[in-house]
Amino acid sequence: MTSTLGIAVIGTGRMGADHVRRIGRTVGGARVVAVADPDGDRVKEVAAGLEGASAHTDPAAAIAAPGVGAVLIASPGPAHEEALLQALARDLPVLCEKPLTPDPAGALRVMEAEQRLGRRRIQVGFMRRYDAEYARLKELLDAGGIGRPLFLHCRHRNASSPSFFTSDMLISDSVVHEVDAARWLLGQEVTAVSVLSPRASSAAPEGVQDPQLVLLETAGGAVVDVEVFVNCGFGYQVQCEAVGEHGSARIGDGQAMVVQSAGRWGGEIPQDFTVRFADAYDRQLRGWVAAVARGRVEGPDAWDGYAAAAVSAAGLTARRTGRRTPVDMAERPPLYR
Ligand SMILES: NC(=O)c1ccc[n+]([C@@H]2O[C@H](COP(=O)([O-])OP(=O)(O)OC[C@H]3O[C@@H](n4cnc5c(N)ncnc54)[C@H](O)[C@@H]3O)[C@@H](O)[C@H]2O)c1
Ligand SMILES: O[C@H]1[C@H](O)[C@@H](O)[C@H](O)[C@@H](O)[C@H]1O
Repeated sequence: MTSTLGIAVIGTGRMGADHVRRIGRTVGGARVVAVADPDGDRVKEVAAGLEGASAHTDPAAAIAAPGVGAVLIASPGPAHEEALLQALARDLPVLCEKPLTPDPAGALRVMEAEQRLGRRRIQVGFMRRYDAEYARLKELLDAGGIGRPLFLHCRHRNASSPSFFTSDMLISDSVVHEVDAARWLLGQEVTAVSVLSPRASSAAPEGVQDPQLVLLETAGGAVVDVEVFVNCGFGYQVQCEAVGEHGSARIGDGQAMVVQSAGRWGGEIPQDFTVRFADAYDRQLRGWVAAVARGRVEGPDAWDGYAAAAVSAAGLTARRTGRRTPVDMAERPPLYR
């Protein structure tokens, strides 16, 4: 007989509430048994839609609630470390939204705690790895379909940024996706970062440097450029073109349906990530639940989270100093090889 996995969801904002809906509707074998958010009204509202789930303002209480067999962390990045350490202290499997932690020091502490358990417990929510278009691009590159990759040209645009978004978060919260995608697609670590900042868009909130152009150099000699523009106004766009020695391949044009009518042609641009990456979030969650049922945790690991945080840290220095900044990366522990 298979048992249902009881999940505690920590943070019930945009992403946490979306994951709660997803677990209820599209993921079999699991249910939410506890939710936590310091915003008491919000957490009660989310719990009200769930049968038998307890609502907490203290994440530790939700993690310790009866029936919890796994933890999904969707609080803001700076709160991840504390919740991760609490989940690890109970030896629970975790799906932690990106970034694992915004800073490499926090990620190292989390990896140390996981290594003490001697087995993987953490999956990081780098959901692009579960997107069908990214998966096809990865397959093509792995098969040598366009030869040795030379460039990835990436665009990461959000219609608008939340009120709490800072200039640093364009790198540590947004470009962190491209950092992980580049490491995964190319199978190479990022070794140095440069950042160029054009005059800020007049749509950017006061004091926020938006957009930015982030350049990543990799150990295998590829160069990745990322335009990050989180107040572009027109929609959510995540594009990636790989250029290799024998060809190029591009994803993210979103041209599933092109309508021709009244002398014009065109399509739709999704307005946010919950639409563009809906299938990827589903596959990510289903994969996590299925692996946990087999006693395993798979997918992007804490090392991937750490590596992304180390690259983000170099990116923040590069932006502040205007200088190309080498990435300072620890040695990869055996658990993550
Ligand atoms: N994978 C993706 O595409 C994607 C998309 C959006 C957000 N995210 C990530 O999800 C996380 C949440 O982002 P969001 O957009 O939902 O933010 P949000 O602000 O909408 O929600 C965050 C929630 O966490 C709560 N919170 C604050 N401190 C907390 C703490 N210590 N413990 C528990 N809850 C706490 C807040 O009250 C809020 O309800 C972030 O890590 C973000 O980077 C990922
Ligand atoms: O937290 C969100 C999320 O990770 C989105 O996928 C990304 O496009 C946004 O820029 C970021 O702020």
